[in-house]
Amino acid sequence: MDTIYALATAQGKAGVAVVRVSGPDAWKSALHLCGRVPAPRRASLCRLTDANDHLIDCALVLVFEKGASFTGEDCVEYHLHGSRAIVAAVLKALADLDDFRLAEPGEFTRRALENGCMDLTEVEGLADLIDAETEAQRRLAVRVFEGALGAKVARWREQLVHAMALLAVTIDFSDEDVPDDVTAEVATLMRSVQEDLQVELTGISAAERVRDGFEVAIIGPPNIGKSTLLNALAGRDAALISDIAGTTRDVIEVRMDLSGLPVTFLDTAGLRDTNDHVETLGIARALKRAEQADIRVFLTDGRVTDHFMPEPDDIVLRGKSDLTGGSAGISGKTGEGVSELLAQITATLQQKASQAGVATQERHRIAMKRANERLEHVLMLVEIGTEQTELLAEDLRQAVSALDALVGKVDVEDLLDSIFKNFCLGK
Ligand SMILES: Nc1nc2c(ncn2[C@@H]2O[C@H](COP(=O)(O)OP(=O)(O)OP(=O)(O)O)[C@@H](O)[C@H]2O)c(=O)[nH]1
Repeated sequence: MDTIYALATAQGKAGVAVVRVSGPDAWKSALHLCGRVPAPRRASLCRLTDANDHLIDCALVLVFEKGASFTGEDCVEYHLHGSRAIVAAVLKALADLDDFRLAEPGEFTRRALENGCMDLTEVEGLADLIDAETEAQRRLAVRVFEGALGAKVARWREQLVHAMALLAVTIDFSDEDVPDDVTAEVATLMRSVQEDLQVELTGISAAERVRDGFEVAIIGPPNIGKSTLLNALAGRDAALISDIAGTTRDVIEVRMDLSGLPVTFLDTAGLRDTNDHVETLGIARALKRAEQADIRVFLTDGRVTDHFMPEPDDIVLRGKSDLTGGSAGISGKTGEGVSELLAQITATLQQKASQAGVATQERHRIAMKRANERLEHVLMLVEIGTEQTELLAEDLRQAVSALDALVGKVDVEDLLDSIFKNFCLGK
């Protein structure tokens, strides 16, 4: 097994740069660079020297023992002064050691997974945590990272295994005095797991939105002030404004952080019937994106339109309220109604985000659905009063294997490459 190393902090000049080393010979690197292996788990100030005994840097060195480190292997962290030259010199010194090589992206975490220090959901949580840009994303990711989904899966799995044990007794003793009929108890266990699974399954869409961002589409007839409103929301000139109807033809996106929620506002082509081919394409695209958005803000001039039917969370406002007056209006030009609109959107999205559980990915959805289907099948068999307990046991085995795949115990080899390729170097 190679010993791997990499810069764990971002490239470039900084106050501190951390180089991480993990693997069987990790401590040997300390011997070469510091002339000694400092006591584990203690921050030690060391003089780092190269092969010719020239001073590279004075650094804080942290040594971790196998079994008590992030990767599960012997590890050393060098907290260097963050200059490019120091980092380059330390990496070179490490490269010169036998059986040392630069880590692949995500390789430290991969070793942590392989050594059982993390399960697959925690790995995904860690990736999301590092990617988190807003407070809501951080909160969601940190829960997954600390093992909240893994813990839930362990509870479900325990109940399924208990049900399997009950059935096993029935099967093993089928020729003898069978204990009481266990199917009722099995069904109760199944229902309880199923209820939990349903809650998590429902929450995945919300969790995905928190991860990937919500979308709010601004729609309405041409020239009503959509682009002006987008610019007012963004606080900059993101969209082109003119008094020529049909100015916006493609969807313009502005990403914002609304009280910790990642939100993309979409400015869309004005909705009208037109003979202009390009504008018609723009309108079709506008309608499609608006349909997929979480909220549509419809600016109206008071006329009824057959282009749009509001849904419960949608917001309908009269545009250019400074000219038209009256209530339920907004003006991107004067700013009237803009903060109220933002408050309403934030409240609606916060409500949606609150439905997020700890399952956050399409992969989780697929595994949980598979488990759920097997449980439904068990309940169906129990309902019709089957005496073939082997069938029930087989369903349960498959449900357990779906849950095992969820936390990465089985069937994951091909998955790992795709998960780890998104990691940064040094993680
Ligand atoms: N008085 C007033 N004028 C506005 C307001 N909002 C926009 N305008 C003006 O109305 C014209 C059209 O504004 P846009 O923001 O480009 O309208 P739009 O709905 O994006 O137009 P399309 O791209 O054609 O769909 C411009 O001349 C703006 O300056 C407003 O709130 N009050």
